[in-house]
Amino acid sequence: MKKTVAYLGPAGTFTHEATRAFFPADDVKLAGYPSIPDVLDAVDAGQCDYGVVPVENAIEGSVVLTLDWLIHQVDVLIVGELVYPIAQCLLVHPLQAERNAGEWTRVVSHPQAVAQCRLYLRKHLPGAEVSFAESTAEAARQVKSRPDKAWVAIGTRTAGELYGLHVLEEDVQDHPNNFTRFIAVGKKPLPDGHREPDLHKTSLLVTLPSDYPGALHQVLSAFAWRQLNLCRIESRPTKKGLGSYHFFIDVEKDWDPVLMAGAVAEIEALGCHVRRLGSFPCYRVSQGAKSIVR
Ligand SMILES: O=C(O)C(=O)C[C@]1(C(=O)O)C=C[C@@H](O)C=C1
Repeated sequence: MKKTVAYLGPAGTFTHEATRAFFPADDVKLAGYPSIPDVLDAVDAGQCDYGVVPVENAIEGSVVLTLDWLIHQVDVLIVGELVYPIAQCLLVHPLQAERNAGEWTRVVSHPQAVAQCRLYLRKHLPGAEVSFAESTAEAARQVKSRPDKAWVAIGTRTAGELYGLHVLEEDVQDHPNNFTRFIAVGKKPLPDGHREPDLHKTSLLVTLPSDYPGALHQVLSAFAWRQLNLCRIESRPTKKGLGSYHFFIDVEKDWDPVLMAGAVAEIEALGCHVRRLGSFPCYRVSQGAKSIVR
C-alpha cells in the first residue's frame, strides 16, 4: 500500500514543492494540511506515515512553530532533511494586474515569506497593510477569491499557476541564495532512497540540569574533543521560566557511532536530559533544479 505523506498545504506551497522533490510521486500519496501543527499531529496520531514541514530559512532563521511543536506537542522522529531553493513571487488577481505599484492595498502571506521580503515591501509597497495566512498558497487562494481587491500574495510561481493568478514579479526576497531547510518526520525511519544522501545528521535536544558557568561549554566539549562537527545549535525556551532553554544540536554524521554514543553518555553524565530526535539522510536541491532527490 502507498505511504501517505502530510505536508503544509494547500497545493502550491513551498512545502508542497519540497515534498514532491523529496518523495518520488509513484511511491506515495500526498495530503495537504492547513497548518504546521496539523501536519505534525497527523503523523503523531498515525493518520499519515510521514510529514514534511519547514524548519529554517536562510534569511529569516528558524521556523519556531515547528521547533516548539516538536519539543512540546508530539513524539515523532526526524527521518530526513531537504534544503530547497525559495523564490518568492508577487501574485495578483488577473483583473487587477494593470495597477501601479502605489495602489496595492494589502499584502497577504505566511509570516516567514513576509519576513524574507521586508526590505522589498518597505521600498515598493509601503502603503499596503500586511495580513498573515497559514501558508503562501492559502494567501494565493485568498487573493484569487477577491477579484475586486487590489491585494498581492507572496508565494510560489506554482501557486500562481494553480490558482490562476498573474505573476507580477519574481524573486522579491531581500537576499539571494534563499533556501529553506525542510524536515521529514515519521514514527519509523524512511526506506532507503534511490540517491546517495549529500550528508547524514543526528539531531539532539539537550536540556541542562541548571544554569552554571561553563554548563553549555561542557556539553559542546563532549562533541569537540571527539572531533564531531556541529552544524547547528538553536535554543528555544522551555516555557517554564525566563532564561530556561532547550538546545537543538545537529551533529554531522561523518563518524563512528561509538563516538556519538560516547558524547551522549558524557552529556547525560553531566546531568543533562538528552532526547534523540533522529539520525537521518540530508539532501539538497540546487537553485533552478526541482527534480526528485531521493
Ligand atoms: O507557506 C509556505 O509556502 C510554506 O511552505 C511555509 C514556508 C515557511 O514556513 O518557511 C516555507 C518556505 C518559505 O520559507 C516560506 C514559507
